[in-house]
Amino acid sequence: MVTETKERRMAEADGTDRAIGTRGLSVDRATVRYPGTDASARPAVDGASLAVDEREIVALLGPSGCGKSTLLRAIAGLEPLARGRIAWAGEDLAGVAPHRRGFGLMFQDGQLFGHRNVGANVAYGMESQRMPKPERAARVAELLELVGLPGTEGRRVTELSGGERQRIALARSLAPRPRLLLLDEPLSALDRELRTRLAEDLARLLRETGTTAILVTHDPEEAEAIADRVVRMRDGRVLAEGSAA
Ligand SMILES: Nc1ncnc2c1ncn2[C@@H]1O[C@H](COP(=O)(O)OP(=O)(O)OP(=O)(O)O)[C@@H](O)[C@H]1O
Repeated sequence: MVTETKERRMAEADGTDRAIGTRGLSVDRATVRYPGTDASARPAVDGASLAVDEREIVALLGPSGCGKSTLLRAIAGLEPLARGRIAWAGEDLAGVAPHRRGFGLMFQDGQLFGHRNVGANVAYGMESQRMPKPERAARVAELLELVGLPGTEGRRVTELSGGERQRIALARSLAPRPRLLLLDEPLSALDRELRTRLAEDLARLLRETGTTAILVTHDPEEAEAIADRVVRMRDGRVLAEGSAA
């Protein structure tokens, strides 16, 4: 289709230009190919370009299998690039280990630690930051308040509902003050009603905390409810960009 080709060309030019910036995240023509896949097949991420400004919330929207999660994992440092460049504030992140990037991650199923109580789960990301214990406890309390579950430090995570678990997972990922929060379908496991409510809370929380974030979703309503800008992906590439409104 003529319009699609034109749209793609414009989006790519746009992405490439924006990626030169020295603030926030820039992904410049990134390609990720999973080991063992046919060399002649299209890579999971195929020359994707994307720029996210500081404090901006961007939704990555697209059909199943288009490469959203893979791009997010590459940004986190969990998948190596075959080609291209990912940088934060102009600094190339190639060779920077995932835990040294200062990025937070949150997944669909929360992945809470079953053997830790709520407080210890929220404290987890701060343990490597050598924060004094009282300060850490205060930060845990602050985060639990923020996600609407104050005073639940001592509760077992196995006793939480699905929605409560995702709130705790969000508190845990926000606690170390990540410079970029990567959210992979954080609400997909929840039922419709709860998802709508949590989407509103998530949008408010990210703004209140001034968090820069990328949200992966296949739900256009969720993307618009949470993000400042919606970026579409297809066949491993970033397509047109536009404001959520
Ligand atoms: N570990 C893996 N090894 C090989 N191929 C993979 C692996 N993970 C994903 N893929 C393939 O890479 C492509 C992109 O997958 P990815 O999970 O990034 O897409 P997605 O847009 O996040 O999809 P979904 O919305 O279904 O999660 C798909 O073709 C998928 O089959």
